[in-house]
Amino acid sequence: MLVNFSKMHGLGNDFMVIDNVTQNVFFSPEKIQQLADRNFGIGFDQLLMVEPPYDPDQDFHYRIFNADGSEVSQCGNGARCFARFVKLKGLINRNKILVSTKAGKMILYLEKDGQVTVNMGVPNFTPAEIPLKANKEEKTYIIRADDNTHFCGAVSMGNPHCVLEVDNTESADVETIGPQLERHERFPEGVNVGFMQVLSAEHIRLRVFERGAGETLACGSGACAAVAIGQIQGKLGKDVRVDLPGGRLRIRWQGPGSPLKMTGPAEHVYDGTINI
Ligand SMILES: N[C@H](CCC[C@H](N)C(=O)O)C(=O)O
Repeated sequence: MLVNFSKMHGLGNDFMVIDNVTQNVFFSPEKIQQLADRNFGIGFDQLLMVEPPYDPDQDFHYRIFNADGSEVSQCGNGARCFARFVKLKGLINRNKILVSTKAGKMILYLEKDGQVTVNMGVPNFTPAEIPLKANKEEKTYIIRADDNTHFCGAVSMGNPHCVLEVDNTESADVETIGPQLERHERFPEGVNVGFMQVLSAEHIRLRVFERGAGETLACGSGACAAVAIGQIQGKLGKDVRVDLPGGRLRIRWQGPGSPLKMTGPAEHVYDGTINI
């Protein structure tokens, strides 16, 4: 069976994107792992499957799978690439796109300058809904892993995030701490781990060790999580530039209870066809 796909990226966080509106494709977790392999497959951090809407008030539904084959509920960089993809492929001719994922509903805007703005919804700090095992909601949690003690904020952007503040993202021990926390027993569904260096109230550097994918060049929902956590910790303002290894995102958030907005690029690299 021939399957058409597009290869895309948001600041180097790369995706295989499949139109499952005009195609009808299903991949097992094992097949996704094989396709994600950068030597033996296409190579990507996540697979995005674009589907017809589940609700009549949405334009599309889209599903997100990590490179390890796990299905997840949110992908910020993926949302921007999804919006670019459906316009590029003529699946919609509007610049405002309504889409649902397992996490809920989002509104995406294709901007005139080529950037994409995503209304990521309201950050959720309730431990049980992150999910995080904790007696009560805190601005900072103490998490013991092996012989280390970590101080991190935690939030759901539709997917779980914890964020640690570091003096310098360059020297942060992402390779050790990332896996320690990714599958820590206090995060029953795993967690994406952010390492945030605060340069000013309007500017941070960030690296993210992603659940199910490892460190990526950028993590959109991770950037949103870092700004939301940084703001409630009193370290960040309402309009923040986030510099990730792959490039810059703009995150705006008016504070608890209000929706958070992310603006950044979405690039199409090539189209391909695979025989599965
Ligand atoms: N690894 C994430 C999904 C992809 C998120 C990231 N690529 C983004 O841009 O938000 C998770 O397991 O929740």
